[in-house]
Amino acid sequence: MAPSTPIPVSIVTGFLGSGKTTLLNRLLKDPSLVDTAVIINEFGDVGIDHLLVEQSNDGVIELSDGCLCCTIRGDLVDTLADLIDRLQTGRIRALSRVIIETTGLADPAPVLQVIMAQPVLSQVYRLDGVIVTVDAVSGPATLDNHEEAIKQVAMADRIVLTKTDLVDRDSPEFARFTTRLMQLNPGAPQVSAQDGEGIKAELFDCGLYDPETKTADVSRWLRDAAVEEHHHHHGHDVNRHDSRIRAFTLQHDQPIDPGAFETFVDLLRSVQGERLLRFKAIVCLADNPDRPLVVHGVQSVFHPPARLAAWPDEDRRTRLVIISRDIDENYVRRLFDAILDTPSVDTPDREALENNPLAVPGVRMG
Ligand SMILES: Nc1nc2c(ncn2[C@@H]2O[C@H](COP(=O)(O)OP(=O)(O)OP(=O)(O)O)[C@@H](O)[C@H]2O)c(=O)[nH]1
Repeated sequence: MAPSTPIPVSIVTGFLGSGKTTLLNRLLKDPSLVDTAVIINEFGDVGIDHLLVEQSNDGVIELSDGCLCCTIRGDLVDTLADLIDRLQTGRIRALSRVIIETTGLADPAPVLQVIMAQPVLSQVYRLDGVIVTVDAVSGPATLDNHEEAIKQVAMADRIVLTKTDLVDRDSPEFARFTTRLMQLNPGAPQVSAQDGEGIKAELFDCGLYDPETKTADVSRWLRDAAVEEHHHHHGHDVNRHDSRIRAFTLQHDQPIDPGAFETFVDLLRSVQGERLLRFKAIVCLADNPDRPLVVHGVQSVFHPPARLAAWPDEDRRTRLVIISRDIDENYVRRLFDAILDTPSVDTPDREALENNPLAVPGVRMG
């Protein structure tokens, strides 16, 4: 039998040496995280404090043979399934949360996809959020030199600045760095690892489900207001890698035909595939406008769409947040307009699109 409420899974990502393990060790001292299982991938060293491993005994699982998210992807699935098995057979007392620490060079996307799209796992677990650690000292250079570090930042729901004790937080360099992070990911709040007690509340429960109220907290999850506010704030001197990343929102006031929306999502994922870093949406569909559809995808893998029981507040607009790499935002906007049959210059209508999806100007092949 599955647990009655899905178990939240947080993914901690961040470049080599950026402070993932240090952050985890601090977080896990919080008494409310006692029934947390940590899935960690370390070569050799035990990264998590020894004390903690002893305390939690069965609750901490370390994988030690290969990269968590690529070479041993099957093992992550097995490990998550095994945790549930242990819970059900009483070999672990409780399981209130899972934290997966990825290796520093890892692409977080496959890990997210495991949680979202493995049919069995996606019923038992829910993705809470992706937390990325960025080093305030070497972070700027890391972003300049490593595109995977940029991708980790762009995909995150929360950004943790580490080693802020080693920099002057009032300096222009620090301000430039935090601005750069905001431009890469305007929807992700930034917190400093130095900020102490409050940090846990900032980092967890950023998923759609609010355990306090047992309802959906759409604006906390979608963060569309923040993305909208900072849209187009890329400075002139942005690094060319940074400029590949775009975060933007789409909105629509009227209920949308379910088939049209499906076509839109299908086209986006099939044509843009891995360039679609995150896709989050709450959608008012014409067949049942009172029960919004929630859609969440990472690259071409999407969580099975779910209907909320009701809209959480008066705002019943369809809202989408897209974080993309190398996708022309205007292409997506034109596609959305075409699908909704909103007239727009030089854009084929929906029927034409369904016959020939490549008819949208600006589409890139390959
Ligand atoms: N001064 C300071 N040092 C820190 C902070 N966070 C981490 N460190 C140090 O930075 C080094 C790397 O930290 P880790 O937590 O091991 O980083 P990691 O991301 O887990 O490293 P990998 O697993 O190797 O990718 C360690 O020596 C930490 O003590 C911080 O906030 N301030």
